[in-house]
Amino acid sequence: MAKFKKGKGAKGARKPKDDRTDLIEKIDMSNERLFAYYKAQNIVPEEEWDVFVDALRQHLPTTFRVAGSRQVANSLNSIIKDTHVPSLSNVTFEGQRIPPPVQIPWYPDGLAWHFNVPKKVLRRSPEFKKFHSFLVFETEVGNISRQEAVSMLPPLLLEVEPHHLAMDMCAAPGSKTAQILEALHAQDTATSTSIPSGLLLANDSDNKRTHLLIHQSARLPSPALMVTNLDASNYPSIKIKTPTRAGGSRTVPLLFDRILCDVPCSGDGTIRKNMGIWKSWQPMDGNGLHGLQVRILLRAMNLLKDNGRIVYSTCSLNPVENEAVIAEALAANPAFELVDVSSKLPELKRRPGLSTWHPSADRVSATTYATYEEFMNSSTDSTIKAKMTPGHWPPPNAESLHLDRTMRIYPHLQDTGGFYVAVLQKTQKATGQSERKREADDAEEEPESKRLKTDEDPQIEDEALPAPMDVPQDEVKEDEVEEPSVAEEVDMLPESIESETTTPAPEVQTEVNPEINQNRRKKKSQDGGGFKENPYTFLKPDDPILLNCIERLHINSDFPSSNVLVRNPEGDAARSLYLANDIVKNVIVNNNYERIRLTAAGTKVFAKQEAGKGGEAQFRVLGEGLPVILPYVDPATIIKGDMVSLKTLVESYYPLCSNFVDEFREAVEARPTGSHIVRFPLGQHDGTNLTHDLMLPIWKSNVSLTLMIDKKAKSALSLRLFGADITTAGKEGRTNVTQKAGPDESVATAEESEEL
Ligand SMILES: C[S@@+](CC[C@H](N)C(=O)[O-])C[C@H]1O[C@@H](n2cnc3c(N)ncnc32)[C@H](O)[C@@H]1O
Repeated sequence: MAKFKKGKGAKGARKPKDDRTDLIEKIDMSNERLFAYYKAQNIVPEEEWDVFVDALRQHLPTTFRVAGSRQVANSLNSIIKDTHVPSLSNVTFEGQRIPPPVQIPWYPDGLAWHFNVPKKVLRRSPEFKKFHSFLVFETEVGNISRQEAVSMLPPLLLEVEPHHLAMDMCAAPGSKTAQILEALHAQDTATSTSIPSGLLLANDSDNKRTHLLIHQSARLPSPALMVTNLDASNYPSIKIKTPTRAGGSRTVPLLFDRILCDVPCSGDGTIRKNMGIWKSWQPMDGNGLHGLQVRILLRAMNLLKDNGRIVYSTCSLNPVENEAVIAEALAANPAFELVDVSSKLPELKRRPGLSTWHPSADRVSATTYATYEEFMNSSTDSTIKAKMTPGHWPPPNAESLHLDRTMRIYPHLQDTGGFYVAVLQKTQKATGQSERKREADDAEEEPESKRLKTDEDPQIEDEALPAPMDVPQDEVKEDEVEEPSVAEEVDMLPESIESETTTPAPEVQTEVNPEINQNRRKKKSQDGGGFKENPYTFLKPDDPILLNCIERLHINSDFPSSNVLVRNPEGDAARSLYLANDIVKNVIVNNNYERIRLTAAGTKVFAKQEAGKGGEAQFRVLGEGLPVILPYVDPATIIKGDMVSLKTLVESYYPLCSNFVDEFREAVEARPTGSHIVRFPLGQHDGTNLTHDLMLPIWKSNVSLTLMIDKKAKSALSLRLFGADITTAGKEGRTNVTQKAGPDESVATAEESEEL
């Protein structure tokens, strides 16, 4: 077995480009079962094999995406292009020229970047150190998303528009959710958030991870976002009310225009980052996940509108988790076809999906089987036999399914991870054909014991004829829409993997197979199905606290006051006020929040602020809520700021009003204590260039002012505007630039866990 060693590598291996040699040297980057399995699948031509394996052994470059609304992203991208890249273009370190970051050629508008710089350079080169601080702070505030390049693909191919009802079935930790949100918010400006008519329902079955998802998506506050915590393969029907022509309303199931199924997978495409996979990989990993992957995709198909689109993706190279899932779902749903996306993202190098593959179910040798029958006749292991289904193999009509329209991304094509994406469209050709009949037909074709679980799922059968929301349809009576019990989280851990948990952990266990590790964690951390979140309650538009916020901030009558909600059953405006759009409100008021395990909805706009001694508590606008309410605020009431005053506000926590330049001081002194908005106009001021107006919330107390954005946002702003972190925390060195971006890295998967 070849071992990777500095200077004398394994066959086909060469010295890694970075300084992770400490880890890389210890890892045996070889796994004969993996090599034999993928050779048998012919995933790359024979002459490319060595280059492919060599790429698997190289450290993955760092990639990131400039996130947020289009205008903000473009202006931050200009800072990278015009300031950082030039300053990083002539860096040499220990006699070697270090290449600057470059734009990923296929990503729209050049908003994604990659660079491959050893950590010691990031730590020690002053130019890269500065760039690194910039990246860390902008990541903290959500302007940059550290994301594997290939993981950026599915949302691009989903083609979400602001009016779409979209669902992200397996969403945590949320890097793709953020991209979908950005697409929903395509009409946002640099200073204000639009309220899209569409919806993003982001779901994950792991409760802990839904909170990570909520944290990530708070970086693009959206009244159109909801988060649920359910098993996607058994997702319940959500009810909404829709108007009738007669002027009344009726209840119909919520169906979607766009659904992302970024399903749990064995994750072998992340082997460049998760090197433990070298040791642990075996074919039953993928075999064990296939059933769940099919059930999630089938559920998505049932929740889709006619002409709607599903993107199915994995970070696995295994056809059993990819083409086999698509083939099985297409066989069950002839209303769907694969979309030819070969002309999309023309600069992306890709390979067509496979039409044939040879599953293996052997943990020791690497035998593969051309057909299910061949496997059943040769295997003597009844446990493994029970786990394999005909659906693991290519169907007889594989060629006619156009599986070549799906895309495989291999690490050696453009120095990325491995990935698989399929785009499916629900065509009109099958509209009117009974889905119930189709399900029955499929069931007849397959042996009883091998039927898909969804065939036995009464809830899905009841929805065999889903009613598209925008097409006139019969009213669905309240009691006709099933109320299943809260979905139990399925135990999708294949037994073969489960049994490994009792064996001693390998040296690099924490990096082994992200999904599988996560499932192991889940077994321990499940909360037994109990749902502990508080419900959302809408305030009456004449709620005195809401009216007070509206009056103090000079919000006009177009503001959707009836869409303001609080998070308690009493409807008590005690702490925070949220804003939801109409469709989110529709879902909340027409569904039992526990049944849909509603974990988050809308975006926080106002929060209670305790006043100083003797003062009365007031509600203030939040930094993240400001862009949402701004379109409704009387512009004449917004205070005009200047860069010298901004610098004062950034430099200290509570600068005295008397410390500000005259014009600004007079403007704030004329205001009552409480929450106010300041506009710093675009243009060149005192050596600082603002490419768009900057709107910030402040709090005025009797003698001082406070900039009401959090510490990290303040540091990021400071770096962006003044080229250094001049905040109190920054000067005291308390905002450590090497800290991790997420709040809870312990639940992060391979795709998201690496530090910048
Ligand atoms: C590949 S990760 C998703 C990554 C995410 N889309 C992103 O880009 O940040 C798969 C997710 O599926 C979740 N998951 C696993 N089984 C699930 C199920 N039955 N229903 C819903 N989510 C599930 C896992 O908790 C995990 O967060």
